[in-house]
Amino acid sequence: MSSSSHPRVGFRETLGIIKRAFSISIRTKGKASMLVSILGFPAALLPAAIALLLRSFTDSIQSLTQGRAEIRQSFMLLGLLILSYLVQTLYAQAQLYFSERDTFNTQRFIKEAIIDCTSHVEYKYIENESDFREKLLFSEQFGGIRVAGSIQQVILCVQYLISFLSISFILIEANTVLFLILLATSIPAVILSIMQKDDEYKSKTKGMKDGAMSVHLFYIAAGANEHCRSMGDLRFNNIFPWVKEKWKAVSERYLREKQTVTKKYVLYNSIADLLRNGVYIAVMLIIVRSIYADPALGLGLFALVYTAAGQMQTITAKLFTGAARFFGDIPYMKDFFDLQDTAAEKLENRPVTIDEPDIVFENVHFTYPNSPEETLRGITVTIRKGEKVAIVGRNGSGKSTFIALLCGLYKPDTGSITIGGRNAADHLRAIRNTLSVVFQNFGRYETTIRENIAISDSSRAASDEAILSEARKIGADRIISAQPGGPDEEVGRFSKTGNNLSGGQWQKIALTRAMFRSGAKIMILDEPTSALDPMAEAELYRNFAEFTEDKTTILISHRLGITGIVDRVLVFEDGRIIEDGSHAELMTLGGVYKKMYEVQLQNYR
Ligand SMILES: Nc1ncnc2c1ncn2[C@@H]1O[C@H](COP(=O)(O)OP(=O)(O)OP(=O)(O)O)[C@@H](O)[C@H]1O
Repeated sequence: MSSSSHPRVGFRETLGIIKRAFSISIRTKGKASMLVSILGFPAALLPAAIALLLRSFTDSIQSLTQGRAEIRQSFMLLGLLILSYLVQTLYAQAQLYFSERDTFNTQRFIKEAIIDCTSHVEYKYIENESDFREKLLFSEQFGGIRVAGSIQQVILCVQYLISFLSISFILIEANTVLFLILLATSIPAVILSIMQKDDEYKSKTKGMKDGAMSVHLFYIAAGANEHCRSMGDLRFNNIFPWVKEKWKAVSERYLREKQTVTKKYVLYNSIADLLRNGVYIAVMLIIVRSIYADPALGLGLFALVYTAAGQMQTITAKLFTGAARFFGDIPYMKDFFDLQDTAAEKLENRPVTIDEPDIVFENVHFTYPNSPEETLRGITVTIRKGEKVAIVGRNGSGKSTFIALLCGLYKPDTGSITIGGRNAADHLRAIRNTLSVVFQNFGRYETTIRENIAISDSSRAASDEAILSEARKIGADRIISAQPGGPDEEVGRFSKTGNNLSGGQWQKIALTRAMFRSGAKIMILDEPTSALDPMAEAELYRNFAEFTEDKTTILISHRLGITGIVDRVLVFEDGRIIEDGSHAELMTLGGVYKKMYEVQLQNYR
């Protein structure tokens, strides 16, 4: 993936990128749109035809005034001219209509490609890989559009080429020297356009991080997406001015970088335009002089050169800038494909069933990508089938990291993790089928309560009874029955009635969702009571056995009340397990756990 410097893409790689882009682009473009584009090839001859018709029409009018021609011929030519203009206009409208449809398809393709990428890539890219999210945004804004539009860009270039050749032919016939002058004076504009594309890419990639940061800060300030939850924080801690200032500073820096290129090329392009217009006027003067010297050339020649020279300048610019744009787009396309090629998780096709899900960590060391220090420093532990284990420890001691490795989100640097004798890294699908997890940052889905719960297991019928029997175990049934629509009540910010749940209610729904997964034999709960009130927490503890059934259960909690009802407590410190035993054993041991427990007890008293 390219970053701030302009990547040099080799010839073979360029061909590969073009081939890939075309195949996507053809799929993105609908059949009707493709037909319209192909009709553009004959339509590309219209500018030349119009120039020729104009010449004949002007000549016929001139002859008419001199009494040398019939009026019928002039009418016929006028009719043909009107028809040509009509076809040209209709074609332009059809192109506009289909280009809107293409834009919609393109947007859909890009968004799908990004979703596929984020759902398949190795998890480390999502959380840790530097710039990954910025690159996603960059590709969404620039790369995808170029990939999806690549075939259209080439079709346009071929159309311009047809127009260019036909107009050139007419002009050479009329006056070769004038043609050469027109062609030569188009060259500066072409060179400028190639340079501009190159500079634009450099400036855009250089500003990629600022661009992403500016969107991020704006979303925070505007309360978009999940940021709506921190609006209170923003207001009461007076954070709005800070976010606004930061957003302004970053977006101004981003804009300044972009404007440097724009300013430079506005100046250059104005000079190139002045040159082109000067030459155009000179060409017209030359042709007027020739007709004045030799009236037999006819006024039609003036009409022809007037039209064709203008067309020639426009089409030459379009042709060469179009071609320059296509080749200038290759680095953007490469970035898009690099993203699509980011290493994906390796999921087995036929996951085995894990019957005896003993969990074994053997001397596991782990360092987060780009982190200078190890987070887990030699974890060795066995959790037997059906055991209920609580993990406790200070903030940052490695508890969630332990869970992330157990879930196969990361691979250990050294050591091994097995579940039911299967290596976690090689059996991701089997392990995911075996686990049911409630993460600290659980999802809140904008749909009905029923779907929020049943989404975790499509193989299970989402009947009222199935939903309620799981919900009952942690008291979520009361949330459901309090809704006007029962389980079919839509919840969330976007729901019809704006009926949103509280943080604790959402947490209960997330817990019910985890229980709804029928095949899961291991349940992992990361801070499952963080948003629950004391009564709800006590209810969960009371129903713990029913709630977790015979499933192996691993539970992270800072509230040590839970440790009394589990079989075993693991105490983490600085990436190691420093104490391991039942609540009673650890209290007798008199170590870190006892200290933590007593501090908490004292606070309650
Ligand atoms: N995605 C990440 N990339 C880099 N470092 C990380 C990442 N996640 C956590 N860390 C670091 O790893 C260490 C352990 O974090 P972890 O989240 O496992 O701790 P924890 O015990 O669960 O903490 P808490 O009780 O606060 O939830 C911390 O120092 C943290 O900064």
